[in-house]
Amino acid sequence: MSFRLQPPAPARPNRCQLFGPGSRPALFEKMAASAADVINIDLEDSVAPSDKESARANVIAAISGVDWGRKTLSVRINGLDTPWWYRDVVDLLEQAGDRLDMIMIPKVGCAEDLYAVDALVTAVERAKGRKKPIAFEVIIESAAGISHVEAIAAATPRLQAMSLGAADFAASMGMQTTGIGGTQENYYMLREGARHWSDPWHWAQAAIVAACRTHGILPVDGPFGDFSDDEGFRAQARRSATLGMVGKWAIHPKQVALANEVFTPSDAAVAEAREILAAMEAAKARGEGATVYKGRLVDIASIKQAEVIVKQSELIAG
Ligand SMILES: CC(=O)SCCNC(=O)CCNC(=O)[C@H](O)C(C)(C)COP(=O)(O)OP(=O)(O)OC[C@H]1O[C@@H](n2cnc3c(N)ncnc32)[C@H](O)[C@@H]1OP(=O)(O)O
Ligand SMILES: O=CC(=O)O
Ligand SMILES: [Mg+2]
Repeated sequence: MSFRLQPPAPARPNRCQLFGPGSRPALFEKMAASAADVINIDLEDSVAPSDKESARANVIAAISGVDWGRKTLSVRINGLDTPWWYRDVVDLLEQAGDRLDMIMIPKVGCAEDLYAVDALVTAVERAKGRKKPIAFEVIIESAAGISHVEAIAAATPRLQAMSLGAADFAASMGMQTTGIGGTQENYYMLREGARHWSDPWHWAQAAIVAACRTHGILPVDGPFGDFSDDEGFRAQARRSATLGMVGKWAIHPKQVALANEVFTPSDAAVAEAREILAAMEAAKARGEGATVYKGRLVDIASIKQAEVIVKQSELIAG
């Protein structure tokens, strides 16, 4: 371990981020009533260019007009390659009120993208005397974004979360698929005539988790497009959770319960983690740094592993 300790990520539940288009205000109350920890109202790719202005107005009205409870409330602005993003930022910051917690910046390609948005946000906050600083979350969904992921993670203290956006990422990388996340039919190894499917998202996810953990940011898995495939969603989410991601997007309400299920440590996992902590307390009392639990080694590193699970469960329990 470096002498610089790993900073903790924001201590808030982020198991599921439910998305809905800003152009469908009829969905807002339903989103607010859902069991998602984070709400993402979209101004970007689920909103047609002709609806950008009206969607922005809908969202600004809904931020103070809808009871969002204790959810983290985030709005996805348009990308920096569009004519809409600066007006999204200025109008949201000037008109939306303090209930807005975060803005999500899509298609971030380098740290300077965040510097630019931070400069604009900071100026509006100062001009308006805004009390609560707006947090940022970003989507890594381009070749440039994944190439510069560590610098992006370090770019601004406003940054709280980083998601992998499988759809735009696949397009930017030139991947031969129209599937959004999950198993890709042609990504397999062949052994003795049998196909074994591998995970094309794994390396990008691992890079995101490492960048996030280095800088105290929440790593999140993005969309799984086939909302008819619950088992496919679960399998993708379980891989993400195992890699260290804290949650996953829902692009349909039926995915919320699936994400909450996977990213909430099970009672059995929490009980085992507590038993490991107790076993290590007993070992410490005996002057030992390592001991045997259920026939396997546990040592001081096992305390940190067990604490990850116990802390996750305590955070969710509130
Ligand atoms: C690649 C990316 O960028 S992903 C992020 C951007 N994309 C998005 O935000 C898309 C979010 N999802 C949606 O827009 C919609 O869920 C769609 C288009 C996928 C499907 O919409 P629908 O055809 O209306 O879905 P469906 O008929 O199955 O809806 C079932 C119920 O859930 C509601 N519902 C649908 N989507 C949502 C949502 N995102 N949030 C809350 N409730 C919703 C419907 O209103 C309906 O409610 P009802 O039973 O009271 O009538
Ligand atoms: O924005 C999300 C994506 O998958 O693209
Ligand atoms: Mg995208």
